[in-house]
Amino acid sequence: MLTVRAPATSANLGSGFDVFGVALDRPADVVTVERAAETTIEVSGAGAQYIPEDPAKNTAGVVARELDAPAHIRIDKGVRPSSGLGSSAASAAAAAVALDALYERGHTGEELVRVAAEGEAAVSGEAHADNVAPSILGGFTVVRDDGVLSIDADVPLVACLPEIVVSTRDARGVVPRSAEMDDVVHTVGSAATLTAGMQRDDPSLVGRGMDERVVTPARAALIDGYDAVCEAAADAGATGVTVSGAGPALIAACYPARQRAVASAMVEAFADAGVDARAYRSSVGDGAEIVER
Ligand SMILES: Nc1ncnc2c1ncn2[C@@H]1O[C@H](COP(=O)(O)OP(=O)(O)OP(=O)(O)O)[C@@H](O)[C@H]1O
Ligand SMILES: N[C@@H](CCO)C(=O)O
Repeated sequence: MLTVRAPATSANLGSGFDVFGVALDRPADVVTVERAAETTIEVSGAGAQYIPEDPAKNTAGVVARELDAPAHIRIDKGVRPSSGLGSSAASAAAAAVALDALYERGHTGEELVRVAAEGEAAVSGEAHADNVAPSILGGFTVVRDDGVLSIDADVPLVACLPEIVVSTRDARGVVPRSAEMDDVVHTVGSAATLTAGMQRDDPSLVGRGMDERVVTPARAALIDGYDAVCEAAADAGATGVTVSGAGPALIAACYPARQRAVASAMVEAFADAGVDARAYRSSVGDGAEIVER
């Protein structure tokens, strides 16, 4: 028997749609695996009632199939589904790391990212790896078709999760199919700025690099209170705010001394818009780890 904790993640960070991701300190999924003749799944914790226990429909079950590593899998959800905080990815990441260790397969982290991305494909229709990469490798990650890059970074973040549900499938449906060249140039500038900010542990550059004009506005329209929450966060000292993953969570960057104020301002602004929310104060965190053997 073996237990792995895999963290929530924030993908895109505005300018890095389907490319950037970052591991958060918390929340996290905790997955326990035991060898078995065939895979079975039990789910408890946040939003468990919305998560299928059929292995073919659960990201962790798909990972077990991909690794040919049948197991009884217990998932304790810390990351609520359809959150924008990589809920389905956290289970896939934890299962990939746990089953690899349980069956002593010795895959590299990058290989496990590809396996876990197949779990994501089962629920969202596409094998995007921008959540599973940071959940497995930790840090700030850049995912391309030809590989994954992970950078250790130390930048304070606030993830604010409202009590709204937005499925990744729906949020991908509103992404424009094309973009103006001006907007593409702006996005490249922001992405480069954000990457430099992560490399230099510079919250100001990271925040400025979150600015993006194509995907973010389309998705912001699905989140009640979005503009007011961004404004409140900025007034409280956030250097940048954007949609986390496919939403509805928002992610903000800030200097350490402003983190508490930014978190409170975001929760209060959501409350003013009639939406309950909770904020997670985080840094750029570590990837999945074995917590018990
Ligand atoms: N182990 C799992 N954990 C969470 N959701 C799962 C799992 N397996 C399957 N699902 C399904 O995946 C969907 C949630 O995934 P979705 O990608 O919409 O949310 P998310 O992972 O929180 O968001 P994002 O990818 O934007 O950060 C739900 O339909 C849920 O039932
Ligand atoms: N890059 C993905 C992350 C959500 O899983 C998206 O924004 O749709």
